[in-house]
Amino acid sequence: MSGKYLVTGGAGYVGSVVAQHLLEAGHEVVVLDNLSTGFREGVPAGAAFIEGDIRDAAKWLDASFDGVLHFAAFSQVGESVVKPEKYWENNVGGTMALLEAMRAAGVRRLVFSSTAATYGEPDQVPIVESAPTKPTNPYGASKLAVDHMITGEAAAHGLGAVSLRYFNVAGAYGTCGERHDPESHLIPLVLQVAQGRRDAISVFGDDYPTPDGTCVRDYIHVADLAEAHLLAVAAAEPGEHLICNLGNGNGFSVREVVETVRRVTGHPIPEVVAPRRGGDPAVLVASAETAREKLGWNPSRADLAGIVSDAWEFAQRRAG
Ligand SMILES: NC(=O)c1ccc[n+]([C@@H]2O[C@H](COP(=O)([O-])OP(=O)(O)OC[C@H]3O[C@@H](n4cnc5c(N)ncnc54)[C@H](O)[C@@H]3O)[C@@H](O)[C@H]2O)c1
Ligand SMILES: O=c1ccn([C@@H]2O[C@H](COP(=O)(O)OP(=O)(O)O[C@H]3O[C@H](CO)[C@H](O)[C@H](O)[C@H]3O)[C@@H](O)[C@H]2O)c(=O)[nH]1
Repeated sequence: MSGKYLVTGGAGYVGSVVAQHLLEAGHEVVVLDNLSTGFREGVPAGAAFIEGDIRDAAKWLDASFDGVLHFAAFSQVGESVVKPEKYWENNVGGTMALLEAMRAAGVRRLVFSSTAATYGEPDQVPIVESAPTKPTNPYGASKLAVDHMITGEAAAHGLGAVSLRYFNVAGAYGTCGERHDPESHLIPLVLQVAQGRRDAISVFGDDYPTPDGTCVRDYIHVADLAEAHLLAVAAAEPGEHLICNLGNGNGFSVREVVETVRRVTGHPIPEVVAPRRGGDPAVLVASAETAREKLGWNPSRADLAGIVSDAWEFAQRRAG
């Protein structure tokens, strides 16, 4: 059944891809984004656009909405370590205002972009949702605080919510792709080296307790992630807060990612070893069994070379 959804942060990377999937599934989409890190032209054609802040969501939310997909946040791990207040204010303060607006308007379904960063340095991999949550940076702590807020909102006020804990999102979908400015994520940065826009990729630390000494992450294609959001919106049950990890269960080191980019693009990628980046856990790999079981999610784009190839095509199109 088609519905009407508010997509906060829909001018950003993940939000724009999910908005596009919602439109393709026949839903009505209203994007609310203050363009702090997103781009007006990133909003998919066919979505209505409000340039505004989630703190003012009450101005636009009303009972005509079937639900909210909430992507709007700051999300740079390194920045959050040096400017934690920015993360508490926007991610936690902003979401508190959004939840109040939803409550007042009687909008009862929420899908929230949580993160693997809520777990911190895991005791065991793959990480299951019942693992201890000990974030190693303020970004992860702010997202964990929101997850707690949502649990309370569901229990006390009947919200039906799903938090999706993404691992490392990558790849592109149609005209929507990763475009942070300045870029801070590994794959688009390595692609910038391939394009000659950077001289080398800095490898942040090669003395981690991993096979090649560099950090290991679980890269998930943004289109697989988007499909999980559509399933989550349908699965949200009043009074319940479901938390699901989204990843492929495969870990790739920073060096393996760089090597994959070399193979996919055919360009040599010079590497420079740099100091560790504050707040980085050594290994983050997901168990996504809950998403498979409870949402019926079945990701189909797990191949790292395929993920990099889609990201490369998007980067080349933008550069051209
Ligand atoms: N990209 C990843 O690997 C990753 C991994 C885990 C979780 N996440 C989460 O997914 C979400 C989307 O990430 P992304 O990579 O697309 O980031 P992004 O920066 O591209 O998108 C975030 C969007 O939110 C908007 N925004 C921020 N604060 C706002 C506010 N107060 N009011 C209105 N709009 C606001 C920005 O302008 C931007 O368009 C974030 O919540 C992030 O924490 C991302
Ligand atoms: O120039 C760079 C950039 C990154 N890295 C390394 O590459 C890995 C991936 O870094 P990203 O910045 O691409 O991604 P993060 O793992 O820091 O964070 C992402 O994934 C996390 C969970 O895995 C959270 O979900 C978070 O929201 C999301 O941004 C990290 O070990 C990082 O230190 C480098 O070596 N050089």
